Amino acid sequence: MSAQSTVATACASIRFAELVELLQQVFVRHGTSPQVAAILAHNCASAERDGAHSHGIFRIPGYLSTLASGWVNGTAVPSVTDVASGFVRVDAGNGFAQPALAAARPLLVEKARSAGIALLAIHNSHHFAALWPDVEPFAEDGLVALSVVNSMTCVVPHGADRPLFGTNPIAFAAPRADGAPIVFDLATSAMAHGDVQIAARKGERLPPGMGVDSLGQPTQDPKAILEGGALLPFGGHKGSALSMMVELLAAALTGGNFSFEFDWTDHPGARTPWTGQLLIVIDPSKTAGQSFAQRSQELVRQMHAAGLRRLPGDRRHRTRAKSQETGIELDAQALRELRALATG
Ligand SMILES: NC(=O)C1=CN([C@@H]2O[C@H](COP(=O)(O)OP(=O)(O)OC[C@H]3O[C@@H](n4cnc5c(N)ncnc54)[C@H](OP(=O)(O)O)[C@@H]3O)[C@@H](O)[C@H]2O)C=CC1
Ligand SMILES: O=C(O)C1=NCCCC1
Repeated sequence: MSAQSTVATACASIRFAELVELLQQVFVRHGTSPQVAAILAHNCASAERDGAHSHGIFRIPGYLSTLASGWVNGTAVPSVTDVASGFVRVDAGNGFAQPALAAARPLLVEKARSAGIALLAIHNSHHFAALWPDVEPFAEDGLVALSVVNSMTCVVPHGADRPLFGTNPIAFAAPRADGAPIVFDLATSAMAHGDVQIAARKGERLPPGMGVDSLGQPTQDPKAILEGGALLPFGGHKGSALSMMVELLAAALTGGNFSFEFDWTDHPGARTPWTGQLLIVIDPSKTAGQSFAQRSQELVRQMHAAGLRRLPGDRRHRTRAKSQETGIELDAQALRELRALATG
């Protein structure tokens, strides 16, 4: 898909199931196994359906150029190890992180339900997607889930002179009694790298405080950030500390690469960070007292009573509901290009 395809032209609409099928064909056509394709297609279509555009079909050219470069193994079969009572490890085999999570999920849930808590450490993996699809399904099953993943060097730690951290997101999901699970998913950088790329393509300026240029000077030009510059952590030293924590949990603890430890320059076209991911899953029915879902519902009620109009996840769920009603709106040219990729 060309860069121009993100500039709005005519709109087309597609049903979720049809988009999943189309993306599945695209992935298989470009070198993944059908199993990997099914998982990536569902993930990518879900992001598009929910309006998480920085990690929807915008990412397809990056997936495909990465596969073509030989950087990632699109047919990898993850290897799951039952390490201890509350500890599961997966070697993703230089494949994508989502199939590794899918392979380990049954054992992880079994352990969380029996011990009350379980940890999943994925290494040798590539995560190129939004993180909320990894945690939300646990909360839909009544569990609490927290996940972190590190990416690639493009963020200057607070007080440092050069980029070191990745954009390193943190996602959290918890069930509540009446309504969709409470979910948030945020980069620990001031902005996700994908959103900087989208702004650059649209020729938009960024708000102040997002990043610096190649000389370390503050800039609102997304191209200056992408071409030799860097992003900043959100919230100064606080976001920087969280990003450091993500490096420790997602890489040091799992056996994955730090964001600065891999070098894809010999793989032109490679875009996916080759790092690690950590998930912690808790069964809240093991906690004492009132039901957790009732307590989280009470928290939401009090937040609304305090004047809050938007919970994290509300915008996604509104967009999801609209997509389910009218279909997912895509740029018509982008859809034509996807169809061509599925066959050509
Ligand atoms: N794989 C990887 O290595 C990486 C992936 N990413 C992904 O990029 C995506 C975007 O990250 P980021 O730009 O930080 O996300 P945003 O800043 O857009 O949103 C972060 C969270 O805050 C919520 N939110 C946003 N605005 C408000 C508001 N005004 N009131 C209440 N809640 C709000 C969002 O909910 P809602 O969704 O409903 O708007 C979301 O849960 C994430 O999905 C992340 O996982 C980022 C970095 C690296
Ligand atoms: O948007 C981001 O930041 C990233 N998304 C996918 C993986 C690389 C970083």
